[in-house]
Amino acid sequence: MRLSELAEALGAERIGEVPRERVKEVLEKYERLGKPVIYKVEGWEPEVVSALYSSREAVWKALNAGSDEEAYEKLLHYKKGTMEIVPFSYRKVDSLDYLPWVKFYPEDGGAYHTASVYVACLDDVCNASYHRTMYLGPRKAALRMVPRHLYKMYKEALERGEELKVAVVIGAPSEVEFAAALSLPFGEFELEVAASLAGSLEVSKTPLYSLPVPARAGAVIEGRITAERVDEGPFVDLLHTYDSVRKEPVLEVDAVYVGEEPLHIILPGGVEHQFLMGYPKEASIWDSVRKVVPKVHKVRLTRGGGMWLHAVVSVEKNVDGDAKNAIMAAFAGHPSLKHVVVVDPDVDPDDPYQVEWAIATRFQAHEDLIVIKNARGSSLDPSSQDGLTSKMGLDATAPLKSKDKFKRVGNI
Ligand SMILES: C/C(=C\C(=O)O)CCOP(=O)(O)O
Ligand SMILES: [Mn+2]
Repeated sequence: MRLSELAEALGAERIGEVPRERVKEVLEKYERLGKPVIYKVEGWEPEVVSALYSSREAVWKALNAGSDEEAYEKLLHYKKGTMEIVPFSYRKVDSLDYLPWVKFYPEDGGAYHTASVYVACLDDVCNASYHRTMYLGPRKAALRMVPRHLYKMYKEALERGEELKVAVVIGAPSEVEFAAALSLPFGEFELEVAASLAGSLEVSKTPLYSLPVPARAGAVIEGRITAERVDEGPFVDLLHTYDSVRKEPVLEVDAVYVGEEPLHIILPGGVEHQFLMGYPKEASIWDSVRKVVPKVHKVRLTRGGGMWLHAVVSVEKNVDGDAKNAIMAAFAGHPSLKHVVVVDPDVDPDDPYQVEWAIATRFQAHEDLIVIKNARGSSLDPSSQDGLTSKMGLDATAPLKSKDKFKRVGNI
């Protein structure tokens, strides 16, 4: 769905101009309200939308689904959809300076674009993935590149003595934004998955490098990722800590275009950021756990864990050992997961009090705790050491044979 269309369907509020230094505060407000906001950053022409995916219902709408199960199924069992090639209809502008760049937190390394989806093709493989983009000048930016698909293509290009040509899309249709957040196998093109989520997707080839991009987005930047590396960061990530400064590659910009759609700015560490990154992982945990227990009721990656490190899963058991298997399956479903609590169906993972109550009344550390030392941790976790972490699973389910003793009475 085009972002303007989605924003309207979600009852977006249009608020006029926002001074650059107030953007963070405004985005926080609209995320709290759970409602998209359309605005201009004072001094810049393009319209911006934010707080789009700030509720579970908004995520369903973005994925054309009516429930978590339906949305999870869509993300898990995509087919390659049809990409309909249409002429490139964006308007060329002078430079990156046409776009508003926002510095969100005082110690951020610079002003950023956060919803920037990089499309690259090398040989017959195309890829689309998120990389935050830090402004360096009218024709120069830096991007954070974790060692995944784009990095693999970049390394390959450099080994051939080439730079990696990319098209950076800001304000892409919602299905593209979610598809770009998936961890697909290398070689599967996220735009084809987006086409499947959407039914079909209009795609245009960029003028300079003929890279496939959604036909309707806020902006498209054509450029090359070069061998030059610069300091990128600090930058507040999903966990609301400053991600460290790293030497990251430079994007040399060759052309900037704008479309009819608004740009998208995602508040770092905000609800929208957490949903975009975390929701596909909920789907993956759900899929993994449902293979080892009779029924998974709910999977929730929780807010305090950045929708990345902490999960609560409610399950039905056949035998008591099922909950321990559910813990292992949850870790398999999301390799960055650090702590997981498994609860019975009468405990709502959306209610932190109920979850705590289950730990208080149904959990004994000497027999219900699983600790795994020195596993691969999330690069975002400042407490992990050399990328290694301890993982912990809590079986907070009641023993099957003595249900009555563990019945919750009244409201917590
Ligand atoms: C979700 C990530 C970054 C962000 O959105 O801030 C990437 C973290 O990846 P790990 O595999 O957990 O290191
Ligand atoms: Mn990929």
